[in-house]
Amino acid sequence: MINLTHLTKRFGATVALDDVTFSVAPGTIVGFLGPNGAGKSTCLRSLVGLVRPDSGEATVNGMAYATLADPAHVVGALLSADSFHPGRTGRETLRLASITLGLPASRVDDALDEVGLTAAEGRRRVGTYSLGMRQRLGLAHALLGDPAALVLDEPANGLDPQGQRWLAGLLRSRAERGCAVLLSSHDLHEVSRLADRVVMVARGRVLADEPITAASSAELEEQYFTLTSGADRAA
Ligand SMILES: Nc1ncnc2c1ncn2[C@@H]1O[C@H](COP(=O)(O)OP(=O)(O)OP(=O)(O)O)[C@@H](O)[C@H]1O
Repeated sequence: MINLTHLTKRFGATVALDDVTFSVAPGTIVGFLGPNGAGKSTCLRSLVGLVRPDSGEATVNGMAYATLADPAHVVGALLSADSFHPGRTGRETLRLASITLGLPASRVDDALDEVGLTAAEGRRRVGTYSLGMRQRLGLAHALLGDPAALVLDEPANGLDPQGQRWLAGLLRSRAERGCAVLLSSHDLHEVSRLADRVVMVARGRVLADEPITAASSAELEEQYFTLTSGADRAA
């Protein structure tokens, strides 16, 4: 279970998060929508200890990231596909992470397999990867510990339509196995197709938190523009 409770964060004069509260139950996919600078990444980063909130809490399974004894089994994150060293191969990248996280080497092949990177692709340097391949590697990294929760910042970015369909299947199967999935996106159609719930934010505040039904899916775009109108880009 992912919980954000009265989360507030300022960067100097900028209020990035203003009393944000919502949760992601096990077995559900929540789409996190909002204009540029709305505070989505700050929320996601607070869940993996990269942002320290001024007040409030960001927890997974009731614990703040820094207090988790075995974080890789609790939460996996994809925050940027560009964070891997370009000179290492995909396989080396995952192997290093698996050692750091105390995971068996076999998880590397499992994770590469799950994200559809072949053995030959795993032997290539990350610097030669396409954006879609880097996204897949980032997902493999997030999945290494077979975590109870996934926190994904625009995971479909750079994936072609086949890749997007594949990602939807992967996240759905993870959710069916009980994973709580929180993913930010700028693609309203992707979120309406993929998510069980949607949380909309603008200027650091939650504007909507509701289930996606067949009816609400058709109206998502209109609702988004209505709710976020006036909340001009803050970034
Ligand atoms: N480290 C930082 N230092 C200063 N300001 C920051 C920092 N991180 C985020 N901000 C500011 O906090 C606000 C929220 O940013 P955030 O990246 O969380 O938004 P976002 O919804 O993820 O945007 P995008 O859709 O463009 O990725 C923005 O005004 C941003 O400029």
